[in-house]
Amino acid sequence: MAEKEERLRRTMMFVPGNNPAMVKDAGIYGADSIMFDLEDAVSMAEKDAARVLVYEALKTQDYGNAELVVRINGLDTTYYADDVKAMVKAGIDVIRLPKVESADMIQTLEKDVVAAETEFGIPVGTTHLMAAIESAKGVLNAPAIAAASNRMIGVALSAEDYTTDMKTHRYPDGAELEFARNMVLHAARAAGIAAFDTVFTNMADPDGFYRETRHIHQLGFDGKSLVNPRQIAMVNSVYEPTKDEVIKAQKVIAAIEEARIKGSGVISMNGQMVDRPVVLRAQRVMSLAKVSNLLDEEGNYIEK
Ligand SMILES: CC(C)(COP(=O)(O)OP(=O)(O)OC[C@H]1O[C@@H](n2cnc3c(N)ncnc32)[C@H](O)[C@@H]1OP(=O)(O)O)[C@@H](O)C(=O)NCCC(=O)NCCSC(=O)C[C@@](O)(CC(=O)O)C(=O)O
Ligand SMILES: [Mg+2]
Repeated sequence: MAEKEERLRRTMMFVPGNNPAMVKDAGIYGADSIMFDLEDAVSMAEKDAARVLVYEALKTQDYGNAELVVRINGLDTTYYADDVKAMVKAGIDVIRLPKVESADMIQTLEKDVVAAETEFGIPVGTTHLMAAIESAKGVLNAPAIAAASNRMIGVALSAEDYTTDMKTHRYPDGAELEFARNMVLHAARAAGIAAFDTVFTNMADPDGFYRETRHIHQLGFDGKSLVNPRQIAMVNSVYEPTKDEVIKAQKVIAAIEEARIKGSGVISMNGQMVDRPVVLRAQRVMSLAKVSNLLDEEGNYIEK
């Protein structure tokens, strides 16, 4: 049986919720996920106005196929309850809770989301959740957080707050993030959800951004949180499969199908064993190739 095609989440772009022009145009850049921010990009004085602006945009703007996410204010703030209600009522796809340190925090959010879905006549279970992990405590509890609810679609590392909590700051080689990256990634994989790497905030250092993106791609992250539309193309280029990878993936899928018809789940292809994990990797390559517009209608690689 064919595996269910996974949703690609290479790029999750923060859009300050208090900026009408950015909120309105957020859909034109091609981010896989658009994340409206009601938290740290928005000053206290603008919290209510930002919530109204994002609510209206969700009701009236067409953001195409992008997944729509909102980063609400934290559980310990006076804005949290209004944020949850307004975003659920607007029909947001995913609520991202910042500064998550325990599974209890996700369970509290889930309870409040259920109440809002019920109040606004939205089918219970519609609104998905994700957690931003921004502290040592959050990193150590990442496995429980990732598994806290079956509404969870992902966990994200938030390195700006995390490095502050760790009494360090961000360095070009990223050594200060390796433990947290591996914890968040393993927590996500163990729970069967997506893992998002952190934002890279130095717009003047595209080489550093490229190096970091290659590194987190190698580790296995699904993608990154972004702060600027110029970062989208670079992430996509790192995640785009090469021609050789696409052709090999096609051969693997064809070969395993042939083996399946003959009643076998494992075959040898050019001396290399091909079994289920190899096939799953090949299917992921093909998903990425499709979304990267590398395939024609027959599914063949398009020469550039
Ligand atoms: C960085 C910069 C100021 C650069 O400005 P610049 O002016 O140089 O940008 P340009 O490239 O010149 O813009 C060209 C065109 O794109 C438009 N445009 C730009 N950015 C856009 C965008 N984001 N969305 C839609 N549109 C956009 C712009 O309007 C213009 O449109 P137009 O005039 O029509 O040509 C700007 O990007 C920006 O404000 N970014 C968002 C910052 C933000 O949200 N921070 C909070 C989240 S992090 C955090 O909180 C830490 C964290 O919590 C994270 C975690 O948890 O993961 C942790 O702890 O780590
Ligand atoms: Mg933060």
